[in-house]
Amino acid sequence: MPRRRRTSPEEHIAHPPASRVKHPPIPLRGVGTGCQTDPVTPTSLPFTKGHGTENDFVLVPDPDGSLDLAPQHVSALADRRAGLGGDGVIRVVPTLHAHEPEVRAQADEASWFMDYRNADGSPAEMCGNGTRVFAEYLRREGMETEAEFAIATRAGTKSVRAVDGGWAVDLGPWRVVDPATARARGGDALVTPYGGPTLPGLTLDLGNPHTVVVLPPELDLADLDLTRAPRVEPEPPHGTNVELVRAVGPGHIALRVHERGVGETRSCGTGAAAAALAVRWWEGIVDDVPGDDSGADRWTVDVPGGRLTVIALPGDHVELSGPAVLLADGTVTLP
Ligand SMILES: N[C@@H](CCC[C@H](N)C(=O)O)C(=O)O
Repeated sequence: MPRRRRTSPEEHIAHPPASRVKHPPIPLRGVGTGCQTDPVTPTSLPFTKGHGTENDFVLVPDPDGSLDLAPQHVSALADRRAGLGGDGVIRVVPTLHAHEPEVRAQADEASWFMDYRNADGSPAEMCGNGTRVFAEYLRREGMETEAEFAIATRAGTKSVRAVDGGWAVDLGPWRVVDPATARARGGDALVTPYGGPTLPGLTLDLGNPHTVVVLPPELDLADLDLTRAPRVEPEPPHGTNVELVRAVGPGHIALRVHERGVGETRSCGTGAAAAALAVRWWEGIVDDVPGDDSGADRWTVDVPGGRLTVIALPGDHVELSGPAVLLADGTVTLP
């Protein structure tokens, strides 16, 4: 089959594919830094709703970087009663039109920036499930035509590739934030789920922050109350996502997650990777064994919304794979 050429963001704006022209154009105005126009907030927005293992998102195209999505607009879109509903909102914008210079610097590698915001309006560096849904959207819209390409994020450029049943994303380098303390004390934080016991936690940086806790045998995932954020001490400076993990078998875990800026969600991709890496670290597997397929470096992670696969790659990279679903397209009127 002949390979389709990737359309550049500029071409895409000039010649949008058929599935995009149904949406009314976003109003344009003026010239601003990092975007072709001064940011404006239109009242009527085209959107696509999608999810990855039931971590759900509202995607909003912004082909010329003119869209000003204030926190209150994000939380209005994400509202599950008065809005479309979602754990996050993703602005789909050409990397060249990103506001942040460190994102614009990724433009040579990645044409499109995943501008991710949590449901409360706060920006996040990364979203693992979001990258797969973003990739699926770019492919469907003809904005990327190859089976493998790169996406710009606040946590650097991530490469994605189409796989059976979804997408795999190289989440890039990860690290245990304070290995010395964690090694000495069995963890670097104390985590107390609401109404539950205090347990040792391990803080990892996957581009965004995570604190992972493994439940003792007497506690089930279903016993936890995640209607409030677990208390984490010391509290990380920019907050954290908390993963509560249950061992299922070798290379197999299950988790529930309380996300920063959202609350409990049905899945978290970077959280699944953090959880697998934390368990692996606690098990003493710190070195990668290239070519080793014994199972130690491949993890099945069950989340309330489905199943994800995490593979610890050589060079402290980690790959996440799982499904990506685009559910609905439409136009929404912002209050
Ligand atoms: N659900 C996402 C993570 C979204 C961002 C997170 N809430 C944060 O603030 O860091 C994922 O799939 O990784």
